[in-house]
Amino acid sequence: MICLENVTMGYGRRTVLDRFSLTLPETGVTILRGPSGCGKTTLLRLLAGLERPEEGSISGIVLGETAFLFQEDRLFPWRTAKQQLTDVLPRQRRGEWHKWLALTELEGEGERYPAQLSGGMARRLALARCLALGGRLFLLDEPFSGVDTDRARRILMGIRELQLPVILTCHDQALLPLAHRVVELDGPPLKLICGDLS
Ligand SMILES: Nc1ncnc2c1ncn2[C@@H]1O[C@H](COP(=O)(O)OP(=O)(O)OP(=O)(O)O)[C@@H](O)[C@H]1O
Repeated sequence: MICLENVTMGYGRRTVLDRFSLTLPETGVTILRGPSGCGKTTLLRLLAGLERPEEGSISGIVLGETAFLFQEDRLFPWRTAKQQLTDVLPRQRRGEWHKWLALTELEGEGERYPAQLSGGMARRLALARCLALGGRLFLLDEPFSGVDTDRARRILMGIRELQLPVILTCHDQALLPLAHRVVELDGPPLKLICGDLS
């Protein structure tokens, strides 16, 4: 189980988490949901070890085995779609690049550079690269921004079928039925409306 206990954290004088607690299984698809600015990204960053709690503790996460998808794509402009994937795949799994492009419905786009992709296509490529990295847990910040709902649903179904453990933020209600659990949040400071699994 992933466990946050009484975590307090903020930026300067702004407190985003104030003795916040949450328990989640590390398996399946978890969607974090809540209004813009409530603290979802901050929560993901804490889980990824990109931020440290000022107080409280986080347990149940192996930091070296966690992959993080930032809200920005962070693609390399000088690498093709295929190269973005082969760059992160270990040698023995390098042939998998096609699998990740197929999952994100980018088959046939392997030779394109990021500037030749639409915003939603670039987002899907960033997601493909994050998943290709591998790991015990994938923390995905808005993986489907700019992606149409039908396509996002198919991709999320694919992630489920591969049994990848993901915690993602999203604003698209149509994706909620595909999650194993939905954590409803409000804030700041971050408040749990429902979804604690402790
Ligand atoms: N680097 C930062 N410096 C100062 N304040 C920040 C910083 N990052 C976030 N905040 C503030 O922390 C609060 C939570 O931000 P966060 O990005 O976690 O929200 P969010 O729920 O992910 O929002 P969105 O759905 O819009 O991405 C907001 O009030 C925001 O202004």
